[in-house]
Amino acid sequence: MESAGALQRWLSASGLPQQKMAIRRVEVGERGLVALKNIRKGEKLLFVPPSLVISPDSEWSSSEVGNAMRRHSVPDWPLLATYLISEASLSSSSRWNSYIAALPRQPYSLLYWTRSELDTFLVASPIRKRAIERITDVTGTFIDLKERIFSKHPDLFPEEVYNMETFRWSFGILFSRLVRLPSMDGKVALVPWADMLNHSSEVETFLDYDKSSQGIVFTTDRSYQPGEQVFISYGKKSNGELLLSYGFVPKEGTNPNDSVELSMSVDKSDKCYEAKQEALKKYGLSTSERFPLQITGWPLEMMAYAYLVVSPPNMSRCFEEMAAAASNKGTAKAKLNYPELEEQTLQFILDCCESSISKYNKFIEGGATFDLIALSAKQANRKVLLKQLATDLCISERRILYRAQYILRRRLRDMRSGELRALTILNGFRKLFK
Ligand SMILES: C[S@@+](CC[C@H](N)C(=O)[O-])C[C@H]1O[C@@H](n2cnc3c(N)ncnc32)[C@H](O)[C@@H]1O
Repeated sequence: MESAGALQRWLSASGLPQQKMAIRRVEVGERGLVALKNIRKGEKLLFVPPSLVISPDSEWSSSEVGNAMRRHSVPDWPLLATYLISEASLSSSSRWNSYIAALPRQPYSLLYWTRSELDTFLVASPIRKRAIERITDVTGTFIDLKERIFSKHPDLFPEEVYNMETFRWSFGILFSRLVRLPSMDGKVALVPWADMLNHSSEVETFLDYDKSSQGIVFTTDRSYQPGEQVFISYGKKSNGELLLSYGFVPKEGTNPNDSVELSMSVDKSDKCYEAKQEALKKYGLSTSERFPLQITGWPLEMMAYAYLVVSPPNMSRCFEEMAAAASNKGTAKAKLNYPELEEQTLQFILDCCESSISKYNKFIEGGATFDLIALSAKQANRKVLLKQLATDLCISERRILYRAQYILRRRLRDMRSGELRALTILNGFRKLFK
């Protein structure tokens, strides 16, 4: 909070207009922006001038380092990650000193979870795989920069400053604070002050450049009273994606954009494995895919993929259209109708859901124990916090799977009782004719 006060003073002195909000300690998100006055719905707030924004075009305090980076035409994200480290290493000689001093030292995100923590706490969740992919990407990006640029100019990029640890920090900051500005053709930027706003799934407003006031603004979509925390939306993200990039999980049932990925695959022992693989490949898919389930249902693409998985050899003429529909490239979605496969397909999706639910149950109802006695107080606190975050995530993901399970079971029951009725009637006719 102390560094946040210094940030507020520096921003005012550097041209940030007077604000209707101030940085405060808050219940949701630790620090946040709180209304100082009544704020109406539809009001524009912030007006952060472009001179106070960090973007890929920002001037480097060390021009030599900036020139070396420009010569190698580095993409936006690694460029900004290097920029942050370079400016942070210059302390008070950097114009961003007050901003950087107020940034979290360890941004909350899955980038900071060790492989064993991911394996222990997120064993049931598909977000574990996404976190591992992201950590691998960040590590790969650092190694690439090191080989191509840093190692060629050790005087400009000393290893004590530019290393995996500092890159993990700067990427953590980017994942949790970088915004894309739609009115500037999607330009990415760090917007000091605006990045003190926390996320709420109950609002839809987001940061953007406003041509008329020539500043970064957002327009409130609800009113606020003095003392209330003001929120924006970080986008339509699932709880897993929020944990991945921002390190928090919203309260159960409050995120209308929540979803969980369901894995399904073509069985290797399937007589048509090769034909199905070929059809899928043609549309950019593989024999193992993940589809997002929401509390409101599942995508048509998933249904098409499941049809393909259960299809018998005599339906091989339909493999291509199923694969096309599963890839969202199909033109004939409305025709996705295979009554002869319906029951088996729903049963297959139900089996996938139930196998996933049992993994969640195992974790939530017992798994992931750790020996608190063997840990220091700090380590023990960390484990307890991570386990709580993982449990919150798993409960919200399992809730979506439970809903799908309920719908699938009901549909299958109706279908089977319908079939049974039809069979009874048929048997009745048979008896009559006998
Ligand atoms: C853009 S920053 C917002 C300012 C941040 N609270 C701070 O103190 O620097 C994003 C970070 O704020 C926190 N955050 C944002 N929205 C949150 C929420 N709804 N619940 C819990 N934490 C939240 C997370 O730690 C996230 O990584």
